[in-house]
Amino acid sequence: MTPRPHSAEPAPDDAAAESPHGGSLLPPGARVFVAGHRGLVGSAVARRLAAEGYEVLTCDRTALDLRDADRTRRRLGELRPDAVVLAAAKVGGIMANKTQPVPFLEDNLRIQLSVVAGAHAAGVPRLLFLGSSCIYPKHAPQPITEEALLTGALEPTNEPYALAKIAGLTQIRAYREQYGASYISAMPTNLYGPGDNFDLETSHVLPALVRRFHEARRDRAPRVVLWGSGTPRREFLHVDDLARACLLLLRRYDEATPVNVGCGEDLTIAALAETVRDVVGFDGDIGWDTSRPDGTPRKLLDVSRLSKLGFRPQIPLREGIRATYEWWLTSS
Ligand SMILES: NC(=O)C1=CN([C@@H]2O[C@H](COP(=O)(O)OP(=O)(O)OC[C@H]3O[C@@H](n4cnc5c(N)ncnc54)[C@H](OP(=O)(O)O)[C@@H]3O)[C@@H](O)[C@H]2O)C=CC1
Ligand SMILES: C[C@H]1O[C@H](OP(=O)(O)OP(=O)(O)OC[C@H]2O[C@@H](n3cnc4c(=O)[nH]c(N)nc43)[C@H](O)[C@@H]2O)[C@@H](O)[C@@H](O)C1=O
Repeated sequence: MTPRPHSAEPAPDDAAAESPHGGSLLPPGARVFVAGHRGLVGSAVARRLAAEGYEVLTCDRTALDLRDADRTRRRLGELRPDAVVLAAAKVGGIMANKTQPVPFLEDNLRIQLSVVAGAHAAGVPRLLFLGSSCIYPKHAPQPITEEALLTGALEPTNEPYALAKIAGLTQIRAYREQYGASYISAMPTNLYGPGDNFDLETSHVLPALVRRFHEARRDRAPRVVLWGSGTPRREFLHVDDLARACLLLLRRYDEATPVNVGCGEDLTIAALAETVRDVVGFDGDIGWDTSRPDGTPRKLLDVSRLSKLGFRPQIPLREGIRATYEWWLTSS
């Protein structure tokens, strides 16, 4: 993998777009409701918003289940935020998707229907919906452009989740067309960072590898067995880079087309495993359990649309993995 030069400093466009309160679509000091504020994405977006002087509004899941449309609508009517970031969802890795198709479909549909309709009923002028790169066809030409949507069969292991996400971006488009709502969608690639899920059965691959290699080193195990063949390719973006992209989109983007969010480079799961093994310091062997699914062979996003808005990723993968490992060690 030839590392793409990550801008050490934000590019001029980035600086203009990302300078605090730059842009007119998210006014200075705006009050932003972050749905899913305790999650990987929601917590990163909340951190970034606060750092740039916005007021972050949240509601714990114990106080408000966002699948409850009536209570969600009432709460948003009480809060009347200037914007909503919809980062609440039923989320998980390939095995969670494969073994829990019902909540991956139903919970995500319910949350999306509640929050988007509730925001509109409350007169919220701005909303950003987080979809996922899994919305694209299993064998879409790479890198995948936003135009590839619905041009082919989906990856079976996460079809319920993907269809829920496609319904979400369709809902956003419908509110734009029927009501002129300034609501937008982002389609992030695989994400990682502080606040990730490290449960070995339900997590995504990167945190799972960090934990597996850490525990193998701790236990002096001779070998770590990973899932699948190791040949699929994945793109990984640190969640703090995603949060910067979310603010850029909230400030500068107002079109129906979803915007891909990624770093523009991918690697095999085997190469990722070598990197994580090295960062964690495990010196044993790596094996592969091909009874576990590989999933989509590749899903590298075309990020031209986002790049034109001035976004540049800033956290290189190896550095991001090391920082995530250190975060997990201090938080677990
Ligand atoms: N992680 C990734 O690699 C990627 C994620 N995305 C998208 O980003 C968004 C956030 O994902 P991520 O942060 O990783 O997921 P997490 O699981 O880390 O966070 C999801 C959040 O949603 C909350 N939530 C779930 N169900 C409900 C509910 N019924 N009512 C209220 N809150 C609820 C959770 O609350 P609690 O913690 O209390 O359970 C949690 O805070 C999702 O839309 C996902 O599809 C897109 C591409 C890649
Ligand atoms: C973000 C994205 O995330 C999911 O799609 P995914 O990227 O396929 O999921 P994943 O991160 O779990 O796996 C990536 C690859 O990694 C291999 N792999 C090896 N060893 C482990 C392992 O120990 N755990 C996991 N989870 N995977 C492993 C695994 O076999 C597969 O080949 C969906 O939610 C999808 O809907 C979505 O949006």
